[in-house]
Amino acid sequence: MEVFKFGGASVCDASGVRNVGKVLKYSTGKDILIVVSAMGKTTNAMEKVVEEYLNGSSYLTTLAEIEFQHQQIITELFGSSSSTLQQLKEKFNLARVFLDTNRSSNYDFVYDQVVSVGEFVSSLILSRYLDQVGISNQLLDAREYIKASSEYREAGVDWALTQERISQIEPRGIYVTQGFIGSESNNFTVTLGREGSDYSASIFAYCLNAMAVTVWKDVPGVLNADPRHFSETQLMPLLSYSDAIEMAYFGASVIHPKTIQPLQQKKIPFFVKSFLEPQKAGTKVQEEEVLSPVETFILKENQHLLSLSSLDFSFVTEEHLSYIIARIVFYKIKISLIQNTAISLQLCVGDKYHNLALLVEELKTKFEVEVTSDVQLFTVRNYKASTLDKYYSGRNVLLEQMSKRTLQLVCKK
Ligand SMILES: Nc1ncnc2c1ncn2[C@@H]1O[C@H](COP(=O)(O)OP(=O)(O)O)[C@@H](O)[C@H]1O
Ligand SMILES: N[C@@H](CC(=O)OP(=O)(O)O)C(=O)O
Repeated sequence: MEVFKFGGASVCDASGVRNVGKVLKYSTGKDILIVVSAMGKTTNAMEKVVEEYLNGSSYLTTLAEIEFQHQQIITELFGSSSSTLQQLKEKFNLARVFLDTNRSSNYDFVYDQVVSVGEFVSSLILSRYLDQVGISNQLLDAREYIKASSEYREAGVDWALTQERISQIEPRGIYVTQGFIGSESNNFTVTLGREGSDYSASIFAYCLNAMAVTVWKDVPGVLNADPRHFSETQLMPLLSYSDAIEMAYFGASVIHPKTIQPLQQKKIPFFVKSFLEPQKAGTKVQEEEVLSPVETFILKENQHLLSLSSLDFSFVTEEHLSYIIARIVFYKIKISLIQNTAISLQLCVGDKYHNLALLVEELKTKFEVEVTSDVQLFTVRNYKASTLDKYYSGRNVLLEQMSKRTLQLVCKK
């Protein structure tokens, strides 16, 4: 089997859904499990529903707007008397009933039960559309296959149970399932972290021993820089797993950071291709190292620079470091760069869960703490020592770090 993943950008409207049919025509005869994300920016819109619900404002209007957008796509694809409209209504009604009867104020739990509707309706629409164009397929509920911990919004995969479930899938034909979601031991829905559908594709591929995974994107493949921020970019036709995992870790959002590891374990080739030019080769990520590595630029936005120093000019010791790291882990803050001197520690961090203020308050009881927010981490892989100046030019650099292959600059925007 092969695994294909179509993200929100590829199925943002009716023509996007039709295009998936066209992409599949290049793979006629293959057995494929398709993982699909919510359409366009649906997940952001569903997040708004959760916010409104939990802060007591009227969420029903926002939910109805999201339902209406999907109704329009269904009507465009199948006509106004399609039975898919009824199925759509049922999915949204389930969300309404949940919100109406729910008594939990646990944000993360409510989030996962509600936001996942986006993936349920996109997979329903895609599956029905493929049927309509003669690509017969089976729609699977990913929650029956991906079993995970109950850490809502960032659930950890239970690999043994997931393997057992996915092994039951007959490796023949075409399947459509949801990215981003799974279920915990009580069968409540969990999500695997924002942009987690690439990771879902990788989980299915690992457990199916798939021959390959292809993620279909709005770019020709992995480029040496994000085209949203850099004007001259270059396609990287071949990448090693280690290059890809480093790029994803440093912030190249074209690949979700958790995607590569399971594939590397089973040496499953990973392709990033354009859903607009499906005939083109795109990027292949493989085991073998790639010679003549290209200069690569990666920007990680929404970072914070934490500068800690001892209150009494004493050393920042290993005991201090272990305490600080433990508190960072507790608050689910992600470190993207770390640097220390005898009496200070600098950390560039991401604060997805908005816990930084709590951490800083705690650390201030033991250290002097300075926070600079709204910084970006600029990483250059395979930098050229002869042209270092150009990387610094126009940047307000607060902290720098250099290894043999990688230059990193924390910059104030
Ligand atoms: N090095 C890179 N190469 C290609 N695209 C990149 C890179 N870094 C960031 N991107 C961004 O990744 C986007 C595609 O990934 P993503 O938005 O996650 O797709 P989807 O959600 O549809 O799966 C591109 O539109 C591009 O702006
Ligand atoms: N819909 C989810 C999961 C996902 O991976 O989406 P996308 O493939 O569009 O990045 C999100 O937006 O986070």
